[in-house]
Amino acid sequence: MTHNHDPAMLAKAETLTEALPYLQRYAGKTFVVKYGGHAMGDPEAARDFAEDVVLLKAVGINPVVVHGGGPQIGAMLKQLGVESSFIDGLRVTDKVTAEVAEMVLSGKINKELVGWIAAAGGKAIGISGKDAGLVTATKVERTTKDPGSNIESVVDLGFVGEPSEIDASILYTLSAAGIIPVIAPIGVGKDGHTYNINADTMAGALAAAVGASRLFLLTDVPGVLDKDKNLLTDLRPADIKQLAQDGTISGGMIPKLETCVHAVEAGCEAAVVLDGRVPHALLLEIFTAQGAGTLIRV
Ligand SMILES: Nc1ncnc2c1ncn2[C@@H]1O[C@H](COP(=O)(O)OP(=O)(O)O)[C@@H](O)[C@H]1O
Ligand SMILES: CC(=O)N[C@@H](CCC(=O)OP(=O)(O)O)C(=O)O
Repeated sequence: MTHNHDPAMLAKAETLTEALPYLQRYAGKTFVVKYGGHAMGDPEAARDFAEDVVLLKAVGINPVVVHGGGPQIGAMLKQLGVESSFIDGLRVTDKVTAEVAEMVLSGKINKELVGWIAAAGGKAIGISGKDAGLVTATKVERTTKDPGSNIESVVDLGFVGEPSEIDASILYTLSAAGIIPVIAPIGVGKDGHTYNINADTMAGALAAAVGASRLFLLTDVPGVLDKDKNLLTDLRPADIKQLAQDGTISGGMIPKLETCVHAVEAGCEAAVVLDGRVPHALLLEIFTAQGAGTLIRV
């Protein structure tokens, strides 16, 4: 009998044994994974992402996928000649913009992701917050103060919503049936209107509602960077407050980290901001010792 001491083969076996403690620790847990519109740029990345999600399900983890699509909504609005603007990272959403956002998110991106998961050998069902009463949205209220004055004025963002009630039963039903839920960040109000919800906010609210042990936010940067562009690997809520105050974080990173803080304060063990453009970033983060990206915990 011959023994195989081929170093390449041994390295493969080591990768698998390195994953063993994580496989044991995470079996049966729920992970909410948010796939940002910037991260899903190329089809190769989407294919890798879908494979990772299917692998999680295959090893007994319950992934719940929430996707974004900001750049894709922007491109469609441009094609249609509709102007778009953002306030505090949120898209001002009139009636036409809400219709386009729902078409792109629920119609295009959601089904594309479901298709990639099917191609990777998994079963997914694509829904939005509207389905089975998953997310009831209420209108986001924002106020601003004019520079140099203390007078607050109301900013009308239109049909921008935030989740106010969540009935997660459909997610448990799907997960228990071996199906991966893929969720578009759209909700319906008690008024019957369609609301456009920031995808990070949606993912954080769902992570809290299902008692997820991990929230992963896949974006287009290696994680949270300091002023010298070095990766910050570990952050606590107090550090994030400081980074926001001293201007280290700005733009879309502010709502993203607010979401992480809410999720960990609601009982999620950890939230991770990581680079969705890196092939198999999710697997490397979950199943290897070095991890990737920025880990946020209380
Ligand atoms: N300190 C920081 N570290 C990393 N990214 C930052 C930081 N401050 C601001 N950003 C910005 O946040 C962006 C990620 O947020 P966003 O554009 O909303 O991503 P997504 O579409 O994936 O949700 C990055 O592309 C970067 O431009
Ligand atoms: C209210 C609001 O801003 N909604 C977002 C929803 C999509 C999203 O959040 O996508 P990303 O994660 O790719 O940025 C929008 O219209 O762009």
